Amino acid sequence: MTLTVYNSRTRQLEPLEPERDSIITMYVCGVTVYDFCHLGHARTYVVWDVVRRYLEHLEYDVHHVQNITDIDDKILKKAQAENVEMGHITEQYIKAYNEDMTRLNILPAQQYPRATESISDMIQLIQSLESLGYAYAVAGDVYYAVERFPRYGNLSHRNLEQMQSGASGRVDKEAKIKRHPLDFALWKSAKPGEPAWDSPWGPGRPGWHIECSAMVHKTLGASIDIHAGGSDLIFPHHENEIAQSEPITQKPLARYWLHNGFVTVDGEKMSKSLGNFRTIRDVLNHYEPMALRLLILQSHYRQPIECTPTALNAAQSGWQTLQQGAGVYDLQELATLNKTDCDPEILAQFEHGMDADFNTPIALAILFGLAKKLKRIDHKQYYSDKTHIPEGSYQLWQTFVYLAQNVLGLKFTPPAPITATTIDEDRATIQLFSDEIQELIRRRQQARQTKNYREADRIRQELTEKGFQIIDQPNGETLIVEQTR
Ligand SMILES: Nc1ncnc2c1ncn2[C@@H]1O[C@H](COP(=O)(O)OP(=O)(O)OP(=O)(O)O)[C@@H](O)[C@H]1O
Ligand SMILES: [Zn+2]
Repeated sequence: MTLTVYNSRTRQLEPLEPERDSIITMYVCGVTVYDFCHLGHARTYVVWDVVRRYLEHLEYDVHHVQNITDIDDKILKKAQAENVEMGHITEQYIKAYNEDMTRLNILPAQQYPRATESISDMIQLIQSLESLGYAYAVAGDVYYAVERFPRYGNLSHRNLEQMQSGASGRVDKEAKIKRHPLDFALWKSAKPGEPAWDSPWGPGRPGWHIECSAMVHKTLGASIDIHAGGSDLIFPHHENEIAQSEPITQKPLARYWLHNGFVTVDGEKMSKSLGNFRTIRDVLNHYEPMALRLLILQSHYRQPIECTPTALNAAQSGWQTLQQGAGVYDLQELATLNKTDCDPEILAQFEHGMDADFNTPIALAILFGLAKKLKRIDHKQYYSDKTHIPEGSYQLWQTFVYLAQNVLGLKFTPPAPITATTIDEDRATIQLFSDEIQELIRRRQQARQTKNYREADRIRQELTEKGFQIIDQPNGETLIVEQTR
């Protein structure tokens, strides 16, 4: 089976056929940096991360670019409210964005172009549109003339009349100067005190939509394979991007337009402006990052999801099941896993699911099936003596860990090890454990000192049953690993 994707432009599932055989160019619309990211952003970027990982699993070389909108009305408003420079706000929230994404194990894009660093590209594009008659300047502002572009509305499957009647009730401050109510700003003249850049139309700043058209061209070229983002971007943002690019390049801006569904709250889009949001960092104070990632991937990316406490709790326990299946103690071994290590039949089932427009719920159902089998293996024994995993199960384990971790980005972590040297020398460490465990550790240490290895082994077994793995290291130290799951 070949990979099929749902293209918003045709509203159909289509086989993904990139322009070049082995390369896929992919542009994802990035965040406007004026606040902490919420669960809607987490969903969007986890979804496109899995798409990228799966394409890489299929051995495409993915050129992934994601912009940063660091000039915008909302940013300016926040900077004014806090009486700081705009750059102060943007740097703060870019840093926060990166921290959140790292915790969610999202692979960084190859490039993060910033709007403020691409102003000259935008000016050039606006000039080209103006010279071809697609744009007009009015007193320092420049607008796009939607009536000039007959395909305007093709992506969102609406025509100008429908859109106009939908918009007719709106009071539009710019209505008097615009030739058509749906014309949108490419360049906005500067208001006093606002950051501004010189341009042929006087000092000002770019509109939001032109930013992505210019940055796609600049980083990936005139026509790309995949353009992605949340479904709120279909109209007007992506519609406008097409209108700004295609008259100039005479090529489709993107061959495939992919959009993810919303994180909703009582059926409404979670958003900063509605005030119904929960930040990623707040959620990660209570749940493991991979539980949130799992929750997102348990629904198909185009469906809406609600991240209720019940759903988050269920995901947390689902994540524990997967962790138990992996039984991870040796991170080094995980790093070397590869698709050639996988069981071919399970791999084929997994790919069959993912090939159907990235059906992660099917992929996860396969992984949960594997986790249930693998949970029965004594992973702790395996850690100290690799022969304990039976031949057949070892490949299941490799398949499971590779698909979960490398393709779905569900990163396994070993339980935090607590190192104790000797009981007497490092009482503070031992005191981290309950009295009962401290007593067992002490008795085992005494047994070893009197060379009563049988008794020492018996106590080790008792500790193992209580969830503590005892590893005597060659240098004489003892590593105590608490089994937290
Ligand atoms: N509730 C949500 N569910 C899914 N994706 C979302 C949600 N909210 C925003 N996104 C997506 O996050 C990406 C970054 O969006 P952006 O920073 O412009 O946020 P936004 O849409 O302005 O957020 P807000 O509506 O909260 O102000 C876009 O692709 C957008 O579609
Ligand atoms: Zn964009």
